[in-house]
Amino acid sequence: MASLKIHSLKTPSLSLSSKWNLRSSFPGTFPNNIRFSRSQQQSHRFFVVTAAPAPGSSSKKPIVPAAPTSSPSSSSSKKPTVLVAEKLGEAGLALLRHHANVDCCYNLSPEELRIKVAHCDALIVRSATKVNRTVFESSGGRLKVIGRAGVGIDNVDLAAATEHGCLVVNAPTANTIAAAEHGIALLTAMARNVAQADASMKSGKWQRSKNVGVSLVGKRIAVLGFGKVGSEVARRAKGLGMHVIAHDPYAPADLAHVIGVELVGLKEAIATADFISLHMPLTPATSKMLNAEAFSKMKKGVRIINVARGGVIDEDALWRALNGGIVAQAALDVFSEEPPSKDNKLVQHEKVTVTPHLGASTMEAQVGCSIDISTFSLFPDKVTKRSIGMFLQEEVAIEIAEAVVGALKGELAATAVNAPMVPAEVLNELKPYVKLAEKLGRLAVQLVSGGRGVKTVKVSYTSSRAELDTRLLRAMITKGIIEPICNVYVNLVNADYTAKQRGLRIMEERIYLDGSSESPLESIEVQIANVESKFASAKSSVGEISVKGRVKDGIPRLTKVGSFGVDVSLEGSIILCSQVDQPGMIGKVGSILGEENVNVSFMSVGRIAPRMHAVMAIGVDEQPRKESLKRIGEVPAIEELVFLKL
Ligand SMILES: NC(=O)C1=CN([C@@H]2O[C@H](COP(=O)(O)OP(=O)(O)OC[C@H]3O[C@@H](n4cnc5c(N)ncnc54)[C@H](O)[C@@H]3O)[C@@H](O)[C@H]2O)C=CC1
Ligand SMILES: O=C(O)C(=O)COP(=O)(O)O
Repeated sequence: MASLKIHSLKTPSLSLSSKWNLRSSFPGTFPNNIRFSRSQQQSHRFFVVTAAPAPGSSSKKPIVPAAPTSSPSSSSSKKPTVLVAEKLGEAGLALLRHHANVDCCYNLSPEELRIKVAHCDALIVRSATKVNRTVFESSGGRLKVIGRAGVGIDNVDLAAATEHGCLVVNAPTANTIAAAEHGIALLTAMARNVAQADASMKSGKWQRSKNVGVSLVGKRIAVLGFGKVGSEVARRAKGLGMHVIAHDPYAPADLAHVIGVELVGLKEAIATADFISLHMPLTPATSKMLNAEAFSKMKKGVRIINVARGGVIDEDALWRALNGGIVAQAALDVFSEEPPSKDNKLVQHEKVTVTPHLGASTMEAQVGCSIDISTFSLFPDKVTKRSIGMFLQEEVAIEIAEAVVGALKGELAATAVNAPMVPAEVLNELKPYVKLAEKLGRLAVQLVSGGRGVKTVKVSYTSSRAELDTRLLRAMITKGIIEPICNVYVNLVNADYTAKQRGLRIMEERIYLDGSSESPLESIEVQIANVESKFASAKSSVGEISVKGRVKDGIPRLTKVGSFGVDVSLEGSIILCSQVDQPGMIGKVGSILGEENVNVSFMSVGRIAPRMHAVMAIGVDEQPRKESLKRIGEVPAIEELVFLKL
């Protein structure tokens, strides 16, 4: 008989549940004029999953404390702490307070922020707070969610967040209209010298001829970045009688078509426009996109509006273009450094109209209101589902609080920036497979006893679906494999990064099945190559540890260990025994467990041929004592035995 080794590993669990309804969860919290329009009305809302460690898994920081029960006044010490570092609307704060200890602390210095984050589970910022690598390092692993109460996340170091397993969520829709309206406000104010005339009158002058403006009707405006804000600017510019063109390499042509905008290349956009309005994010690719070369190709007398980010313009080049007569005027809401210095030469330039990053700052965007679109006459025949969503303004504070609380509860976090986003309906369907994936990873790694370390994992997905998004599944297999062997917390955010860091290569393979594609997956198989196993029968014919499972009636099940077919539910814990197949084995093992007061939930025997080698999988509710397992191992036909905690 092979020597008996008993292995037991304590593991965290994955928690998933459906999205909660804010208003019904917190009756009376929100004024009736606040609508949760996106979550209730848009079928295409995206969610991501974050996983919560099980209570008591002390080696990993529990980022998701138990959700409050019925009473919001339950012990504050059990609540997570959310640091709100910039001003946030009251309704958002009220929502946060139901779930967290909320620490509103504005105008923190970088040093103060670093000290504070060590005591916080989540941090909410707007555009003024720089959430750089040192912030994550200072948090000591506690910070698990960054909420950006707005769109642009260029003030958050996403790579550092991902490396630290910190989910970044933003509020991508609530300030769209505000930003678009501010773009139009700057366009019209600049064209008619409103700011200059106002300043001149206030200094006691009456200068009419000096402030003659230009008309907009019939002029060509190039919208660079045809996303949420850009497309709303385009609609409004069309309403002003302008000829609108747009450049955006990733924009959907159908939206441009619906609005009546022509999508053109960058060269054409900047060479032919009378006005250029910027609406792209600040990324390495868009940084200083309007530089000296770009200005040199523009039409003489062009006017520039920037409500996006200061960094998309080379500000020195703009200053020279203004002085050289290429650019007639500029209207800037954003600057590469905010606030800019008092003597900033663009701020002081007489041809430049400036505002202090006011794009998102309307009562409606920040404090919230609802708009009755039946009174809205703008393009009534062309209002798309997307634009309806825009007009129903959800305030930024609610949008971000909802996302942060969701992420902290370990449920579904909306609007993740550094994790794969999966449509809600796809996620619902994948839930049991996500659980299966994690459990198979956890099982497989517990079967490893040595060798050259877990370096290569092959995952085979058998499915009859042509399209299968495996990112969630891969992340959960990675979680299942890494967490039992390393002291790290793995979630959807950092799974790929953590695997790479540890030299773990996950190779994925799709096996196409003919037949009905009703369920997304027929089975998942996880194989670990080049390792020794503490349970030799778990090795397949090619020498890899192999476990396979499927979902039946919504429950994940183990269907194969090595070459042996079994069928056990992946719940509780499992004892795997390899044995010589003979009568009475189930009874013998079952009665030992019964005598030891261990409840058996199921048993399944897989064998190659009658009376040959077989594998018995026994599901148990309680962890058996070492002595109980020893007694099973002493049954003469049992060759090896392993206890696996799921
Ligand atoms: N001034 C303010 O207070 C506010 C500023 N913003 C800024 O406005 C910008 C746009 O915001 P949203 O429309 O909500 O974002 P969005 O993500 O909906 O749209 C951005 C668009 O830019 C496009 N894009 C990316 N790279 C590009 C490139 N190289 N050339 C042309 N287009 C490119 C994308 O395809 C996308 O369609 C962001 O920079 C955001 O931070 C947003 C709200 C308020
Ligand atoms: O949402 C954005 O991208 C903005 O620029 C708005 O910034 P704010 O939240 O007003 O500091």
